[in-house]
Amino acid sequence: MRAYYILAINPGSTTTKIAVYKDQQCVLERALTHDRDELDRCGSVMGQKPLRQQMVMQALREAGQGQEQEHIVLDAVVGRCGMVKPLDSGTYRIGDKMVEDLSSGEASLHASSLGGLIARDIGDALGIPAFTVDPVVTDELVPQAKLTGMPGIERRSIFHALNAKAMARRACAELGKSYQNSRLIVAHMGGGITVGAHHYGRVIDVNDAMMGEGPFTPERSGALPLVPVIDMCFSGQYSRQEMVDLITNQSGMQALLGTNDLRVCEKMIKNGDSFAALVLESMAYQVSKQIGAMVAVLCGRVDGIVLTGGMAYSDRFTGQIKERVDLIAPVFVYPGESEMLAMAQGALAALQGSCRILEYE
Ligand SMILES: Nc1ncnc2c1ncn2[C@@H]1O[C@H](COP(=O)(O)OP(=O)(O)O)[C@@H](O)[C@H]1O
Ligand SMILES: CCCC(=O)OP(=O)(O)O
Repeated sequence: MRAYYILAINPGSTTTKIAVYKDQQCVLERALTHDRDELDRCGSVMGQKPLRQQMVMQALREAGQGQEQEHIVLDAVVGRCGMVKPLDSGTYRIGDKMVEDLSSGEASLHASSLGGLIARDIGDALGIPAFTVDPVVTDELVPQAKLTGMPGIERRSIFHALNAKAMARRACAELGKSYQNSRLIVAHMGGGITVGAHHYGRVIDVNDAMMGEGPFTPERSGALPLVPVIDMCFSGQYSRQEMVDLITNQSGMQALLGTNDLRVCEKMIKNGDSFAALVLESMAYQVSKQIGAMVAVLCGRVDGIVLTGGMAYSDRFTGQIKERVDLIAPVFVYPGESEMLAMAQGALAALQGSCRILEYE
């Protein structure tokens, strides 16, 4: 069987990661880091598209790839997909309707929306298909998890579906069980933090990464007491957009310590900053508490707990979480993410015809 070359693009809140795969083998990988000031100067998430796209093309050119490539001819491009309508897990073609929804309204809340848009632009320029896999809006919540006490407001599933499911499968392989037959809790701890209950292959509850739920993160507020937030909204000091920006990318560690980088926070702690130590402990405490909530979702029967995402590189941070939760079930620490490989595998299956390519309506 011939080999396929696939470009994967993954814009996160603090990085844009790219990789080229020959089938499932990674032949190029780059993590392009953005600091908050650089992103803020773009004005909005959609305003970041030229910057991130240029950086992707530059990195590909430098690696001897891109449109001028001589040795590698790409067969497909796959992008992490952002905030479109709730979808089943799977591989989707990035069609016109998806581009329209990725370019408008709520999609602009999170950088992952740019993954689909940049992938489609590059796919069109090269005349190859553009796909996306397990979008952040993958929705498998049970009805009990969706209902709130406020008619008209429903909880939603917005989370690190791609990496959480990939890492859950990795833990299952270690446990010698199938994903479809396991009960796991997966905490992805990156720019955003989501903690989900994986019940027999479906994520039946998870904190929404964007809408003010769960732990605070390197740059998000997480859950807040409502009435003080209402007071801020009506104070006349903030527009709606400013309030949304505040809770989605200018709170958390960024607001408390002036950095969204856990490595900087750890240096501050080493230099004797006791407030930085409290911030890190509090974030670990809140992640642990969210894991506790998911234990109840799984009726107390948990095969394993997975800690993953960029912050799982920190032994100090994962150590503090383990202290609180390792009595519940074995803890697996998988630093970083498998999003690139998971995307490439989804696109490869589509190219080989071994999975159904889903269309976004
Ligand atoms: N080696 C490391 N040690 C400690 N923290 C790290 C390390 N690498 C990344 N991080 C932290 O992880 C967070 C970003 O996670 P990541 O999953 O890469 O982000 P994104 O959500 O943008 O994909 C940042 O706070 C970053 O400082
Ligand atoms: C939109 C949900 C996923 C998320 O929060 O991603 P980051 O951690 O990359 O911001």
